Amino acid sequence: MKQIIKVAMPKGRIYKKASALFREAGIQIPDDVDETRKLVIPLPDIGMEFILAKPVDVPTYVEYGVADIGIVGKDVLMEENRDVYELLDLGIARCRMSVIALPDWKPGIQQRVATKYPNVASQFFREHGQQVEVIKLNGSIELAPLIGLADRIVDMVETGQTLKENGLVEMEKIFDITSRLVANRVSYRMKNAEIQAVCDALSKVIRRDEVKQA
Ligand SMILES: Nc1ncnc2c1ncn2[C@@H]1O[C@H](COP(=O)(O)OP(=O)(O)OP(=O)(O)O)[C@@H](O)[C@H]1O
Ligand SMILES: O=P(O)(O)OC[C@H]1O[C@H](OP(=O)(O)OP(=O)(O)O)[C@H](O)[C@@H]1O
Repeated sequence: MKQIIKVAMPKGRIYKKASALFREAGIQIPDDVDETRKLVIPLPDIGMEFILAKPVDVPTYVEYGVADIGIVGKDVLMEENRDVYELLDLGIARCRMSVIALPDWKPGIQQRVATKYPNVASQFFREHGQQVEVIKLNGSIELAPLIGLADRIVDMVETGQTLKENGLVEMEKIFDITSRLVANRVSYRMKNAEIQAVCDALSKVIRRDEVKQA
């Protein structure tokens, strides 16, 4: 008998792109799921149950096995470092993680870096032999250098519009980001046929050119 797959779906930006990809792959998510405020959504017709999660929490649900699979940005995977299987690069929600500063930034004795990604930032500066104090913020990271909280920031860049409007410059790219399909290690064995079928369907509609640039 086919088993139901529990899918941790991130709300927000990624949901729109991921749901479009699922539909393109023939996984018919009903339209009303896009608007619902419900958090657990049984979808027996497509053999799934959606868990609508905060993006940063997706790897946690998958590691603990309360979701069998999930969709999550590479940025979150790098930051959270959870024990999950990365099955597929979906090539969606493309952006990059970069070091950003004011145009006149120069290395000083006291260096402070603000970011939503303290683990990624600490590792990057450690590997580059730079001693910095990392300050965790939860959003509007570009504010930090503008009002003197930090000298630099580590944040996401997509179109570059936010940097432009705030007079900031991208100094160095740390890594490219796309969303990934991840699985719980036990679920991947116990529900292998079902998970593999989702993987195969999605693989067929992933834009390979987009994945290659990552
Ligand atoms: N321009 C962008 N800025 C931030 N994240 C982006 C961008 N483009 C794609 N992404 C991807 O989308 C994910 C963030 O999605 P979203 O903005 O919905 O979540 P969030 O910032 O965690 O949510 P919230 O604003 O509720 O805290 C990132 O983890 C990243 O992989
Ligand atoms: O290069 P761009 O296309 O301008 O996109 C990048 C911006 O988008 C994200 O912010 P978000 O909208 O998620 O708001 P937040 O700062 O509150 O997290 C990110 O943190 C950048 O600020």
